[in-house]
Amino acid sequence: MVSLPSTLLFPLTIQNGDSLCTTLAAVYGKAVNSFSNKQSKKHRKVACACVAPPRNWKSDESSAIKFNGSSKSEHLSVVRDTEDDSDVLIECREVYKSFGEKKILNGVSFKIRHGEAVGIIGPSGTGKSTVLKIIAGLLAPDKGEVYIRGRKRAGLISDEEISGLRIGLVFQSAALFDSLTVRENVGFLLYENSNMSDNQISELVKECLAAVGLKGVEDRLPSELSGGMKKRVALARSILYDITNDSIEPEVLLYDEPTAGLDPIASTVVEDLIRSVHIKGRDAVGKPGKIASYVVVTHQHSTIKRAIDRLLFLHKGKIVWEGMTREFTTSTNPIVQQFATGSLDGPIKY
Ligand SMILES: Nc1ncnc2c1ncn2[C@@H]1O[C@H](COP(=O)(O)OP(=O)(O)OP(=O)(O)O)[C@@H](O)[C@H]1O
Repeated sequence: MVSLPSTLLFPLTIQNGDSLCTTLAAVYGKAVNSFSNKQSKKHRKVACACVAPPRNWKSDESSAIKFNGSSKSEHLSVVRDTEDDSDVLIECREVYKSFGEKKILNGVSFKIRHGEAVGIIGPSGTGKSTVLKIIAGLLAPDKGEVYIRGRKRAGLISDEEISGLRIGLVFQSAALFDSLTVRENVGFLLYENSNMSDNQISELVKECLAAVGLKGVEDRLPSELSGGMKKRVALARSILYDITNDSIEPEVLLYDEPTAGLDPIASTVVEDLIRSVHIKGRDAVGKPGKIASYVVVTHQHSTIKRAIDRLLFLHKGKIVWEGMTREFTTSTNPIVQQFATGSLDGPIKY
C-alpha cells in the first residue's frame, strides 16, 4: 500500500492533449473540482512510491561513487571498498525503452545511494526525463530491471503493493492545480489519502511552506504567484508527508529541470532549496532536511555546480560517463568536454 502525499505523477509532456490538471486528477482517481466536496479521507492506492523493507544505513556518503560497468569515471575521490550495496536506494540495471520505432534507452545502468545528490545530464531528447519516469514507476522499461531498496519492481508502481521508499517527482512546470489554493495544492494527497484532520494538514502545509521560505501564501491561487514561487510551492508539496503514518521511510526526490526558465538569482534560490531539504541541509527554518537522496535532470551549469555532487551523463541511450561534479569540467572525455564547453565540434551532433 502506498499513500505518498508528496509524489507527483505523470509525464511532463502530456501526450494525449489532456490538460495537466485533468491528467493528474485522473491519476489520483478523481476530478479536481470535486476536491472541496470530498472529505472521505479514505486510503487509496495511488500510482507512486516504492518497495522493500527498511534497512539500516551506513553513515552518509554523499560523495560515494560506484560503477556499474557501463561507464567510466576519472580522478575518483572516493572509491567504495566493497560491493556493499546496503545503502543503495534505487538501481536501474540494463534498462531499455523505446517509443514506437524510436529507441531511447539502450541499456542504462546506475545506482542511487542513500545521501546522494545525483544529476543526470546529456543532450536534449536523449531520454533523461524518461529515466526519471521509469525510476518513479510511471513508465515501465521494455527490458531491464529497476530495484527499489534491493527489491525488483515488476512493473509500474501503480500495479504493486509496495512500501519502504517514497519517491517524489517534482515537475518542471510545478504542475499546480489552478483552481485550488496553495494550501489545497500542497496538502492535496494528504486530504485525499490520509486520516489527518484538516487542521493537522493545514499546520503541516504551513510548516512545509515555511521550510521553503514561503509564508502567508496559503490562501492564494497559483495565478497569484510568480514562477519561482510556484516552484517553491511544488517543492513544499514534495516534502510533505503523513506524520501519523508510523513507518518512517526514506524519500528520494526526482527533479525534472527544476531551474528551467528561471533567472539566475531565482535559480540560485531553487538550487539552495533543493540542498536545504536534503538530509545534509537545513531548511528555511533551520531544521535538517528530510530528503534522503535526490536526482536532478538539468541543463543548467549553475544547478550542476550548486546542487549536484555526482553526475551521470546520458548519451545515445547509455550512461557514457559518470563522475563527481568537480570532475565534469576537467574531464578528458570528448563527449563531456563538448557538453561542458557548448562547442559545436565534437561527437555530439544536432
Ligand atoms: N510517452 C512518449 N511517447 C512517445 N515518445 C516519447 C514519450 N516520452 C518521450 N518521448 C520521446 O523520447 C525522447 C526522449 O524524451 P525525454 O523527454 O526523456 O528526453 P530528455 O533527455 O529529457 O530531453 P530534454 O533535455 O529535451 O528535456 C524524445 O524524442 C521524446 O520525444
